[in-house]
Amino acid sequence: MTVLLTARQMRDAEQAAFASGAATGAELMERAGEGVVSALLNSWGELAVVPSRAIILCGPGNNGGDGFVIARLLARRGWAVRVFLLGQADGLPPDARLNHDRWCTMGDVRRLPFDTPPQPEGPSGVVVDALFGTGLTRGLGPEVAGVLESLEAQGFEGWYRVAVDLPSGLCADSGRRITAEDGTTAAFRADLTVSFHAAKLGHYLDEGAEFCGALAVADIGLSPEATPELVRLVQAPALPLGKRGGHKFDHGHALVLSGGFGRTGAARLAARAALRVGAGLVTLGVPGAAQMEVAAQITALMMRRIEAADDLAQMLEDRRLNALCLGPGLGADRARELVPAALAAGRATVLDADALSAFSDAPDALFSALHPGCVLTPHGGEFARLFPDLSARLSGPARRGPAVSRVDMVRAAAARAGCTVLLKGPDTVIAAPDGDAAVHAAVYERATPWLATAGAGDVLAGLICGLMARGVDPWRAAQTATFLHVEAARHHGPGLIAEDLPEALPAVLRGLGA
Ligand SMILES: NC(=O)C1=CN([C@@H]2O[C@H](COP(=O)(O)OP(=O)(O)OC[C@H]3O[C@@H](n4cnc5c(N)ncnc54)[C@H](O)[C@@H]3O)[C@@H](O)[C@H]2O)[C@@H](O)CC1
Ligand SMILES: Nc1ncnc2c1ncn2[C@@H]1O[C@H](COP(=O)(O)OP(=O)(O)O)[C@@H](O)[C@H]1O
Ligand SMILES: [K+]
Repeated sequence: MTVLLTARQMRDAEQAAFASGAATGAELMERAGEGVVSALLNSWGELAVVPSRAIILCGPGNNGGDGFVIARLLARRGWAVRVFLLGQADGLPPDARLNHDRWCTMGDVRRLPFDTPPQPEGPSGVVVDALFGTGLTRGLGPEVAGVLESLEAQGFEGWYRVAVDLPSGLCADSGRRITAEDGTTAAFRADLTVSFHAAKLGHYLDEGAEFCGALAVADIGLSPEATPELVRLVQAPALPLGKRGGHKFDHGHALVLSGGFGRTGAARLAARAALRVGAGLVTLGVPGAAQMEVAAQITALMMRRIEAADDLAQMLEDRRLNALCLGPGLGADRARELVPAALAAGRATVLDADALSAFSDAPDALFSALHPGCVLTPHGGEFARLFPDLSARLSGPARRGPAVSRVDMVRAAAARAGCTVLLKGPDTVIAAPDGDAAVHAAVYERATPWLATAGAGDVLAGLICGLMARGVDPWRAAQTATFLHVEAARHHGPGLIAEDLPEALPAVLRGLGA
């Protein structure tokens, strides 16, 4: 299991190592510096062959201490290294001071802000940001912002930018830039970020990946900590996705409620995804006026007329209908009519799109009807309509580090709703009412910007519904569906439209051994 840590959890892991005698601070700092050097040599092979140049910006804490280790290790490899320190050596914490003093036997330390900004002095090299890491408590003030700006102004064409642990200015817990007192939000923009022990939430959430560039995590010999608050990074599903015999009814029967005439496409997309992901049967619940339209478009999918809440309640007397999806293209009036009847039936239920927005005037009425078998799949706008107070905490400036994160807010939303909540985006966050949380990141090597296409969300809702029809619980269904959704987008590649996603699933499932 890959976990994402907060700054506090990282400090706890470090303290546990000190307390058990497993490592000292100086040993961890040495390994951190070694980790950065080997990651940058691995990333850019030419730097491993011929000694190059480095400009290293060290901050007033232990992130700066890592910078002094890196300076020493690169200088030993024959690199030309220039080191700059923000603040006074006297103010450095003990391990950073030790490494400062060791570096001072090999080279000098100039002060920050620059008296004169350094010139590239060569066609290639590395600028290392060791200003702030997990200890960032406030935004980069004009002094540090000015340092970053003057480096940018020099161009440094052909040079690589490496952030130690985190790009300075970025919050470890939220991936948001911290806003300074003057309202600015400066941050180092890296090509490579090298973190230690485990990735932090901020590497994946919000603006994190954009500022980190690429991400490497160096092992510094800390043991994994198992605490209940840990957030996992969603990876390939552990559950068996293949069908192992049985009748079609053994694989569940999903019901997707469609909107009216001219608005049935979204529900058809969701239904097709539910069928492709392995639900035994999938039926579309369609109002009379749209039946001709739907009938002309479907083959393996089935259709039943559902006009009003009574029709739905009657249909759900058939216990074999075990998973529902409401929202895609449903329309607000139809959502207000059908959602209460659907929730009263107590089936595994996905609520998306209109099934969420229709309750923006009375979210509490929706929350009181939800049950643990439900999954809500809002995008940012729908989340703001149902949870305006939580959304506002994310949209305002983050003035202190660590800042409130999408994980904090989705956890709060899941607790309020009493069911699984999945907030969509390149950094999808999934939380369960008991506080479990997971991040699914379509960033770095799994980036799929072409998923930002109309109807992609409808397919995701259908995938969750189909998996729940197969008996997967809401928490695992939400994670597995999100993973399959992005894998389908990766398999297809650019040019993707929502219709392509269900069609890419067979290859994805085969690739996962289904
Ligand atoms: N926790 C661990 O297990 C390890 C930590 N290491 C390094 O230690 C770092 C954390 O060290 P620290 O806790 O000392 O924190 P940092 O070095 O990130 O920064 C803390 C210092 O910066 C000051 N500060 C914070 N925000 C500021 C701002 N906007 N402007 C000016 N000053 C600001 C603080 O007052 C404090 O003096 C990690 O990011 C990592 O690089 C590594 O050496 C390896 C092991
Ligand atoms: N830049 C992106 N990278 C990866 N996934 C994305 C990106 N933008 C959107 N997505 C995903 O695409 C889907 C879009 O859903 P949604 O916003 O509901 O759109 P729609 O209502 O048109 O279906 C979500 O699953 C979301 O996580
Ligand atoms: K840094």
